[in-house]
Amino acid sequence: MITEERVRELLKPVQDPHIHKTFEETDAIESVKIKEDKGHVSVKVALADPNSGEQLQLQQEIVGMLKKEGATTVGLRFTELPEEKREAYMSEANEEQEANLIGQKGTTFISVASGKGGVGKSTVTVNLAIALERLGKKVGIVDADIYGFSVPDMMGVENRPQVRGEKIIPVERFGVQMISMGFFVEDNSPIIWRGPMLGKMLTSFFKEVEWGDLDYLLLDLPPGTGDIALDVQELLPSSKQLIVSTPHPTAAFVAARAGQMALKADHEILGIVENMAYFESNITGQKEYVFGEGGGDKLAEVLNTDVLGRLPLQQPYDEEDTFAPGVYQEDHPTGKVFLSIANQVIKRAK
Ligand SMILES: Nc1ncnc2c1ncn2[C@@H]1O[C@H](COP(=O)(O)OP(=O)(O)OP(=O)(O)O)[C@@H](O)[C@H]1O
Repeated sequence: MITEERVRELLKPVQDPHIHKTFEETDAIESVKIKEDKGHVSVKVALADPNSGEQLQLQQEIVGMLKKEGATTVGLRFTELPEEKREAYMSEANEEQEANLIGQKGTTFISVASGKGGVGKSTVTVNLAIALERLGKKVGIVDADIYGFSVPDMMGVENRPQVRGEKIIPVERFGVQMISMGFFVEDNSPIIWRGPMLGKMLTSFFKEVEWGDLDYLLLDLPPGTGDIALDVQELLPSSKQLIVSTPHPTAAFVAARAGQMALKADHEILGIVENMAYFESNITGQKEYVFGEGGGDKLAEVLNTDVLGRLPLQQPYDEEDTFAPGVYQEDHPTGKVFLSIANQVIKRAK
């Protein structure tokens, strides 16, 4: 008949399905009891999540192993690992999963969100990415704004990504790697995005795109606080999030909801960027607060963070000031604000 030692030995390499650690590593076997006369073995195992679908498969695996070694019947009970241990293993497993997503550790995910559309989220994503690159960082952008796909246009990108073997090669512009959902949509035709399809597309952006060694991967999120925005927030790896808003108090109020949604989906708020904060007259140099004032500060207060920069209303974009339709030169006043935001992001996103 099988002995207690043999049961413990046999179960050592079995993996906890949620944290990818062996029973030996987590010290999962809580007790083993053998009734020799009846050939009955009962085992108590502690798991990170004992109430999941994977449990059934694990149960079959363990019962099979023990019966093969001579047990007539097997009683198996799953309990939960102690809270502290569980949380430590879970967060380790999450970190590993995220690192694996783009094949390396050390990449910081920065998502850019807004409560409303058209407030300048893509402008901020693109210019912040380029400012980080100007500061010597290796940067990528995922344009996940499924309503807009404006990043390629803004960066003046006309070519499409190449495919090499199983991998997609991102498009490079101004030293920044970029991939857009728009590259994979035929003729700008409308698509009904649902959870599974969104998830598949986003996952392939992390797994199948040859990003190389990135310091930062910026994610341009869909605007708003509706289902799609929430889906994307939840499907993303946990990130540091910038919220873009205009200074109008109502816009800031809506942006606060986007911030709350981000916190719920396990993202950390990095700061606020106030766009179209003021208009500066070329003639008098005077500032006019055409969209109101104070929205960014209020938003920062509600989300317990800071305003990292205020961008003026620029109308129209002057070709001398910008390389591509939406990219500011380094010495342009707005280009300088982006450098300052990038410096703060580097400090905060450690
Ligand atoms: N500070 C600014 N001054 C003038 N125009 C701006 C400013 N910021 C953004 N814009 C213009 O406003 C429009 C919307 O900007 P952008 O696409 O960056 O916003 P968005 O929030 O990403 O929009 P969407 O919700 O469509 O994704 C663009 O045409 C952009 O060039």
